[in-house]
Amino acid sequence: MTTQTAQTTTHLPQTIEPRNPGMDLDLSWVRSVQANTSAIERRAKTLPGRRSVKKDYQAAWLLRAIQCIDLTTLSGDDTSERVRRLCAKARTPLRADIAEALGVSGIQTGAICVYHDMIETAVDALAGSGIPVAAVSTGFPAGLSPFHLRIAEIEESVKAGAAEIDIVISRRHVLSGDWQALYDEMRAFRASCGDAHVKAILATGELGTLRNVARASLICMMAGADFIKTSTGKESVNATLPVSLVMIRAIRDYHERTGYRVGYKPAGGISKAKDALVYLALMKDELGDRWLQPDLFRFGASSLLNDIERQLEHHVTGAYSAGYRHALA
Ligand SMILES: O=C[C@H](O)COP(=O)(O)O
Repeated sequence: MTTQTAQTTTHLPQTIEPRNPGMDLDLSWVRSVQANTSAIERRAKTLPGRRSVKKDYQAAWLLRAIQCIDLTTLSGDDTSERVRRLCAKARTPLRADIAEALGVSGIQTGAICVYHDMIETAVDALAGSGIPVAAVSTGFPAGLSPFHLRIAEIEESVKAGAAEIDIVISRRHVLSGDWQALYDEMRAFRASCGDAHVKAILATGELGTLRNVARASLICMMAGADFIKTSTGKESVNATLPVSLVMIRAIRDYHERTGYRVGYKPAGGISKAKDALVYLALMKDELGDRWLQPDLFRFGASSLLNDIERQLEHHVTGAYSAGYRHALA
């Protein structure tokens, strides 16, 4: 592989979507939501085998996947050292020789995602990079701490420098069909975030049905969520394709009715490059190219980047086509 294309960069256009302002809770809309489980599961089964991501373009799609990763560490044994190493990886996610062989520069991950205590370390380590710090708040992952403490946690995280807050909803509101309580909770979380963007984690593996997933998605968007996110990564079932189809279609529905674009973040257990390609193709199919930008799409993932880097290494050392650059246009 030569370095003929070394000037090519993959900086993204600086399009920042206006925040979703939310709207009054429309219960008739929420109650009319149906989810045809068997049709969704049939459709989800066809996704991994689809051919729209051609081999020549895979490198471009994987580069885009990197730009959409919320590079995450959410472990009880997190240390400043670990967070600093992760931030260095977020700034330079590809080994220099791989980036050079691909002819790209300036690639960065979408964000870093950490617990509250690690925000200041991450902000410091990312200074000047433009990479935002996302913090999980509101008693992550169960979201069962006293309400006023969850609100205070959001406010502390914003004060510490988090530009994005990943909140967890109270699953019991969904399981008991108390949509007003879910709306009020999300509205309060949203208000506490101030200027920070807010991602609503539904913990879909604990919501029981796909219809509940669809309804919770809509309510969080009505209450002003900028993103809806599948999972904390700590549930026994995390991001899946059927759940993603349901949430993505809820985003489409919300956009058609209100004109506001809400982002999507599948999270938990996404660790293979080929899975990332399936998710990107799904976003393109269902929502179009606009949702393939990091202000509207993120992977919540701790180990996906390692596999993508391995695949790109294989790509530049194996059969190669310069066709990848066209897919970045
Ligand atoms: O939000 C992100 C998830 O916690 C990451 O989950 P993962 O470690 O399975 O990639």
